[in-house]
Amino acid sequence: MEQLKSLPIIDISGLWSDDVSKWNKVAKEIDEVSRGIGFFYIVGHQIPSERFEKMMEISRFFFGLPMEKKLEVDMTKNQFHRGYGGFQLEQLNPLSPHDEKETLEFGMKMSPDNPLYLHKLYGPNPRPSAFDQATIDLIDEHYLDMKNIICMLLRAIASALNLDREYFARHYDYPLAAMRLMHYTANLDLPNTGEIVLGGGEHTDYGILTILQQDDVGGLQVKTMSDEWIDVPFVKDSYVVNIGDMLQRWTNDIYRSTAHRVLRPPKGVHRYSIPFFGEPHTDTIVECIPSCCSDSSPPKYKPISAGDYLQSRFLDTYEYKKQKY
Ligand SMILES: O=C(O)CCC(=O)C(=O)O
Ligand SMILES: [Fe+2]
Repeated sequence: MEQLKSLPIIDISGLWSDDVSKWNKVAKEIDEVSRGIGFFYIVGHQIPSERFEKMMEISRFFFGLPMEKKLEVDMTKNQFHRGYGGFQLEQLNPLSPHDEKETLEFGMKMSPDNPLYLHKLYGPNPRPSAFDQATIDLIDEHYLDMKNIICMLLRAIASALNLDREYFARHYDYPLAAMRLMHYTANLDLPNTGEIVLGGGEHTDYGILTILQQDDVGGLQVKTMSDEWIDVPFVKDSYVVNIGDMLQRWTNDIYRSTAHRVLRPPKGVHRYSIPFFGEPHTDTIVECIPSCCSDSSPPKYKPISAGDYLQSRFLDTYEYKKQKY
C-alpha cells in the first residue's frame, strides 16, 4: 500500500450548488476519506477570509490578558464545560503529561427561556469583561456558521450512507457542539530528556465531526493507518475536518476516528487554533445505523446518548470533573 504523505484537500463548494452531480461528487469524496484516514482539509466552505483573521485576533487578545481577567470565566467553576481552562487542566492522553495549552470554550447561545437552558451542558456562555458586544456577537455568529458547515457535511455523509439527508443534521437545532479557542506555548521548563514534548497529547475526538482552524505555526500531526505520524501544515483559508468517536460508533467502525496530537511549539513561539467540536443534541441516541450492520457484521457498540457519552469522556480527561460534576 502506498504511504500517505499529506491529507487530501476537498473543495466542498458543490454542497451549495443546485447541480446534483456536483453535490454527489463532494459527498462521495468525503465518504471515501472518512472510510480511510478520517482527516481532510476543506476549502470552498463559504466562510470569508477576513473571518479567519478576526477569530485569531480575538484569540490572541484573550490569551494575552492578565490571568485574573481570564479567570473571571474559569471553566472549573461551572457545570457547563464553558469558559477558561488554564495550562495543564486537560490531559488528553492519560498516559502522558498534562497538555501545555490554555483554552476558552463556548457553546451555543441560548435564551434563558429555552427549557434546555441550565440542563446538563446547556447554559450561559462565558463573557469576559474585556470583550465588547461586537466580539461576543462575532463569536456567536461564527458558532452558527460552523454549525451550518457541520450540517452541510453531515447531509453529504448521510446521503453517501444511503440515509435520509437529514438523518444526522436533524439533531443540530440545539447541539452540544463547542467552539474552543486554544493557545499553545512552552509554559513549563521541562528537563530535556530527548523525548518529543506535546502541547496536546495523542487522542481521538469524542464527537461526530471536528472543524479546525489553525495558524501557520504547525505542530498538528495525524497517525496514519500504518502508525506513522504525518504533519498537518497550515493551508491558507482551509479548515481541517476529522471524524470523531461518536460517528465511528454510529457507523459501526466504517468511518474512522483517527488519533492525532499537537507538538509543543519551541520556547517563545505561540500557536493558536480554534476547533469546533460538532456534537449533536444531548438526547441524540448514537446507535448502529441499519445500513452499517448486517448478520455478518453485527453492531459493535451499545446505544448511548450523545450527552452521556461526552460526559464520560470528559471524566477521563479532566481531573476536576471527577471531584465536582
Ligand atoms: O490544536 C489543534 O491543532 C488540535 C486540537 C485538538 O486536536 C483537540 O483539542 O481535540
Ligand atoms: Fe482533537
